[in-house]
Amino acid sequence: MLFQVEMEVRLPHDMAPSAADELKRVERERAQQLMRDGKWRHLWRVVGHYSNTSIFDVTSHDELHAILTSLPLFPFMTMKVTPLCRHPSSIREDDT
Ligand SMILES: O=C(O)C[C@H]1C=CC(=O)O1
Repeated sequence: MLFQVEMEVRLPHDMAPSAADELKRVERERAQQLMRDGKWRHLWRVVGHYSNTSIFDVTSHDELHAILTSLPLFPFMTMKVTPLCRHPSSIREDDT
């Protein structure tokens, strides 16, 4: 099952820079592991925003929920989740 997930990050202004850097480091490690696992298919920065648009490939809503809520930055992100299905006009084989 494919989902588009839009994530916007808002770190507290009073968070120590070292704490923010560590959070971003562990988030990057987790995101890259999920990409290697094939769960986080695409990750794009939204120009001009501390936000991203991502595509997840998971087996259930529960799995996506577990992944998103386990992200180190989850407490500091707002998310919009959109379920996707194949477009009938698409010629891409990997759009399933
Ligand atoms: O920077 C972000 O968009 C938030 C988050 C998503 C992946 C990652 O490494 O950080």
